[in-house]
Amino acid sequence: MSPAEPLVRCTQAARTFGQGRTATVALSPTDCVVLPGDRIALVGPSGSGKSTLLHLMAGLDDPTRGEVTWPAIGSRDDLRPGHVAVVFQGPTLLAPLTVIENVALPLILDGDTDARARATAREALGLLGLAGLADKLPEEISGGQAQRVAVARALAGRPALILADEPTGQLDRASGQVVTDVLLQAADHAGAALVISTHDMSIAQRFAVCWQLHSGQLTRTTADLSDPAAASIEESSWSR
Ligand SMILES: Nc1ncnc2c1ncn2[C@@H]1O[C@H](COP(=O)(O)OP(=O)(O)OP(=O)(O)O)[C@@H](O)[C@H]1O
Repeated sequence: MSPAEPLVRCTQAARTFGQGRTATVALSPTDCVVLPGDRIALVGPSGSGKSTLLHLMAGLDDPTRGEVTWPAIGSRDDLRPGHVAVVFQGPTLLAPLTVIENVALPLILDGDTDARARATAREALGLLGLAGLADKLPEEISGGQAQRVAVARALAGRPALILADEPTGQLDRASGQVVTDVLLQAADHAGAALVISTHDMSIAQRFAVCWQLHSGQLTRTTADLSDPAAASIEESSWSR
């Protein structure tokens, strides 16, 4: 993987759901890149296209126009847990599996031996202060802990890019800040780029760069979001 190249690049990437008069333009043609080490908050009202953009960048969905590429990684078929990891909103742990089995599963599916996957999973849980939960079932831990386990699962593969889709959406404000702390620290530790979508401006403010979506239109700001008047839109740097 070449560190100098973008991890993901959207080139006039657009996504429409449905056809004809009932079609919904979820994302208008969008140019953006994520570079190694980037810290990006993706904000916008409900239905503005945040999940759509993240799913395209994760290779979970295809654009209906334009293209999404992963120049530093390869083709979409090359995407592995060690490249791009996705953290979703809400409960995503598999109920019959213990915490450590949940974290180890993507590694095993990617070809790791059970023993190696467990060792890596234990390390990831330890990093997030969750070692004590390893043998618990998802029903035995809190929502905030489950979200941190989901972060551990995403990070266990040492991804170059973490895409987190409203990972704090179902948490109270304090737990949301803790999960954000964990994501930022874990991204630092792994040397990963992090893109997080959120409705919470107190979370968005902690990121160096903010992408704003309105009705599928992306703009990029870097100013202090607590002062909307000071927000500067840097159209010229969209495609970097
Ligand atoms: N599978 C789908 N089929 C039809 N329409 C969809 C589908 N997925 C998303 N949409 C529509 O696309 C638009 C963007 O949705 P998206 O989920 O990307 O928004 P969002 O900003 O992530 O919203 P939220 O903050 O509520 O999660 C919305 O109008 C939504 O209804």
